This record gives sequence, structure tokens and C-alpha cells, in this order.
Amino acid sequence: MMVLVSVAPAILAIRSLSRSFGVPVRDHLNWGAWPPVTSLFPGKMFLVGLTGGIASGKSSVIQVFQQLGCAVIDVDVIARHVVQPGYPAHRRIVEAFGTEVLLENGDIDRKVLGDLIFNQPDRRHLLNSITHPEICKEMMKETFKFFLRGYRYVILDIPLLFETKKLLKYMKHTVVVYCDRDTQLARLMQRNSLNRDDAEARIKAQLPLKDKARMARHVLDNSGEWSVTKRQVVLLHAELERSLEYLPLRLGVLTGLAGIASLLYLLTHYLLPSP
Ligand SMILES: CC(C)(COP(=O)(O)OP(=O)(O)OC[C@H]1O[C@@H](n2cnc3c(N)ncnc32)[C@H](O)[C@@H]1O)[C@@H](O)C(=O)NCCC(=O)NCCS
Ligand SMILES: Nc1ncnc2c1ncn2[C@@H]1O[C@H](COP(=O)(O)OP(=O)(O)OP(=O)(O)O)[C@@H](O)[C@H]1O
Repeated sequence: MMVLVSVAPAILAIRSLSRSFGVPVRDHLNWGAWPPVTSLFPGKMFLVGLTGGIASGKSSVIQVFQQLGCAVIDVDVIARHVVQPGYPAHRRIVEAFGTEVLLENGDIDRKVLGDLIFNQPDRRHLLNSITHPEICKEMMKETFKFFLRGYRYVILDIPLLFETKKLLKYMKHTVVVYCDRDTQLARLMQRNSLNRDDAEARIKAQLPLKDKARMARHVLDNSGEWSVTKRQVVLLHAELERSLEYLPLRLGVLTGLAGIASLLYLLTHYLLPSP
């Protein structure tokens, strides 16, 4: 125990210092294979909530963060995963919406379900009540895996971060991928081959992007050329990398460990009777 108490903070301190000076320790020492040590330090990570509007460019931005080596979680990917046949959400969707939302192979027909829920708020809330708890569980599992692998922060792409609000309190940083309304509409119509009315219904199912931009700590404006957006992403990445916001909690944990070590020392050397 004493060995662990004295060695673990030292390892963490070296790792933390190396990272502060930009030395990629993880690549050399494969820290991801050290869950027993890293999992001893719960406060060592912060979360970045990335959001935006439908087709505002979240996935494009998250891909750049991924290429830069960040830990990222795309909630749309999780949302597709948890509604596969055999999962509880799949069964509950069929119970609630009927077999007309199924393709021949049993998969959810996303076009049909989308047309239903984006035009009817009640049905959208029903679908959200089925899928969101399952999505949340998966998201927590994925985050925990990154935590065990020793990442300092995780970027979560959560389309409805500001609408549901539940997860906001866990986010140290919030990022909105913004683009002006006409651009958003045009990109959505083109990507999903939608007519104007259907595209507008999808946009209206979310809070206005301008309001989200006002609520966010960082705004990436994706209204123009992709190269301009990419430069903003690279700058934000540098800011997150420099951030020491994981440190206060980490120092708190280290102080606690040092306190326990001192207590053990006092107990064994002064308070217990010598043999
Ligand atoms: C309605 C569904 C079947 C449409 O599928 P489709 O493949 O056409 O779209 P996809 O899943 O790629 O989502 C695209 C975008 O639509 C928007 N969106 C999706 N679901 C919702 C919703 N319930 N409310 C508002 N906007 C939504 C988000 O901006 C998302 O990024 C699907 O989005 C779904 O199952 N939604 C419920 C789960 C959910 O809330 N997902 C959002 C992440 S929390
Ligand atoms: N700066 C840009 N210039 C031109 N096209 C872009 C730009 N950024 C994104 N796009 C295109 O706009 C569409 C929407 O982008 P993307 O899929 O990244 O948005 P999203 O916010 O993840 O969408 P969703 O909400 O549906 O998940 C895509 O077809 C993408 O290629």
C-alpha cells in the first residue's frame, strides 16, 4: 500500500509535467495499458460538450479533433447503435411506433421515423424518452473507457446538449459549431435530399442556432469555407491542450493521498506501541 501511495503520485506527476511541456508520454509508454494506476485518480479529466444545429458541421469538426489525436464521442453514432435489432430501444420503438417504422431486414427505417418525429413534437418526445436513457448509458461507458486510458479531456458531440440541459453541468467547456440559417438549410437540403419544408421542420425541432451560440463558451463559425473552420478548430485544440483545468482536482487527489500517507506514517511510528 505504502509503495503504491508513494509511487503512484510520482508517476502521475511525471506524466502531468511531461504533458505540460508537450512531451507525448502516452505514445512512448502506452499509459492506456495502465488502468489500475490511472483509475485511482478520479478528478483527472474534463469534458468538452460540442454541439450545434442539424447539418451545421459538428461531425466535420469532430473528425478534425479526432485527426489531432483527441478522444471524441459522437452521440449520433451511439444513437444509431442502441436502436439496432435486439436492443431494448429497438423493441420499445416498435411497440410505440408500430412495424411501419421497420425495414424488411428489421432495422429501423430512419427516413420514415425521421419524417414522423420531426413533424410531430409529441412523437419526438416519445422517441427521445425511449432512446435518450440508452444513449446516456453508452456515452458514460465510452467516456469511462477514455478516462481509464488516461486522456486529459474528452470531446462529446451531443446534438441536443442545450435542449436537454441534463449534461450541461458536467461540461467544463461548451463549443457550438455555428453556421447562418440559409447555409444550414442549403447544406441540410443537399446532404439529405430534402425539400425545403422537411428541412425546415428538422431545423425547427431544435433551439435556434443563434441562441445556442450565445450560451456557448466557444463558437466555431462554419458559415464559410471549410479551410476557415479548420483553422478555428486547430486554434481551439491548442487552447484545450494548454488548459490546466484538470489540475486542481488532480492536485486535490494528490493532497489527499499525501495526507493519508502522513497519517499512516504517524500511526506506525509514533502512536502504536513499539514491540
Ligand atoms: C429520428 C432519427 C431516426 C433520424 O435518423 P437520421 O439518420 O435521419 O438522422 P441522424 O440520426 O443522423 O441525426 C441527424 C441530426 O438530426 C438531429 N436530431 C436527431 N434526433 C433528434 C431529435 N430527437 N430532436 C431534434 N433533433 C434531432 C440532430 O442534429 C442529429 O445530429 C434519429 O435521429 C433518431 O433516432 N433520433 C433520436 C435519438 C436522438 O435524439 N438523437 C440525437 C442525439 S441525442
Ligand atoms: N464549411 C463547409 N463548406 C461546405 N460544406 C460543408 C462545410 N461544413 C460542412 N459541410 C457539409 O455540410 C453537411 C453537414 O455537415 P456535417 O455532417 O458535418 O454536419 P452535422 O452538424 O454533423 O450534421 P447532423 O446534425 O446531421 O449530424 C455535410 O454534407 C458536409 O460535408
